[in-house]
Amino acid sequence: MRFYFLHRIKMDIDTKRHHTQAMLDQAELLFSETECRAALERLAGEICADLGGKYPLLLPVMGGAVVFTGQLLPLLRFPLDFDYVHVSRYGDKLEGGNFNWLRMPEPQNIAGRHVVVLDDILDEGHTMSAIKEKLLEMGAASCATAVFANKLTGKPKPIQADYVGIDVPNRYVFGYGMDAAGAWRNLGAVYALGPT
Ligand SMILES: O=P(O)(O)OC[C@H]1O[C@H](OP(=O)(O)OP(=O)(O)O)[C@H](O)[C@@H]1O
Ligand SMILES: Nc1nc2[nH]cnc2c(=O)[nH]1
Repeated sequence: MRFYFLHRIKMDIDTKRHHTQAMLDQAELLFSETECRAALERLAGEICADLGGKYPLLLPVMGGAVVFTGQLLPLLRFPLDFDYVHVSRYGDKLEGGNFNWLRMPEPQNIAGRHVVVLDDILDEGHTMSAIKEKLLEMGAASCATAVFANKLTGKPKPIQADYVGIDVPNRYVFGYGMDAAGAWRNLGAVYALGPT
């Protein structure tokens, strides 16, 4: 019985690995690693120029912001503090739903601070807008927003990011921290999902 279950789990994981690889094989490369690096360096320069003297508190939105944040932090050569927000409204799905608030910093760590929220992508803008609203309610002195990718949805958004790395077309994109059905956050380039 035990052997049957282990065998079954291995088959499921093998199937998932094949599907995940097929997603990348059928995807379209939008921004190469070199292009992502150039966008990141430009964005980092803008943040340094604007916020370098403000001792800001950086707040990545987990988990999508993990690559953007990890690559950006060493380029910010000024004093800063670091904490994180964890919220999700897509999960493994291609369309957003209700917010699942998993973590916000303590209000006493926000009050009076110049906060910079970092996220992988601004799509419809609901996530960033809700986070900014909460942080200002918690007493942040200011709240700047930085996203690696801004999706050109062609529709009005409740918020525009102050700092943007790349503009992406109105397609489901992944890589550079952004997931495809939960996978491929580890890619250093940005892809658009192919036909499913
Ligand atoms: O502008 P919006 O339409 O609100 O979408 C943007 C949000 O969607 C993704 O998060 P997701 O909910 O997928 O969680 P994740 O960080 O775990 O990927 C992404 O990381 C942003 O936080
Ligand atoms: N991975 C990923 N997450 C998103 N969240 C909102 N839009 C997107 C998208 O295009 N890709």
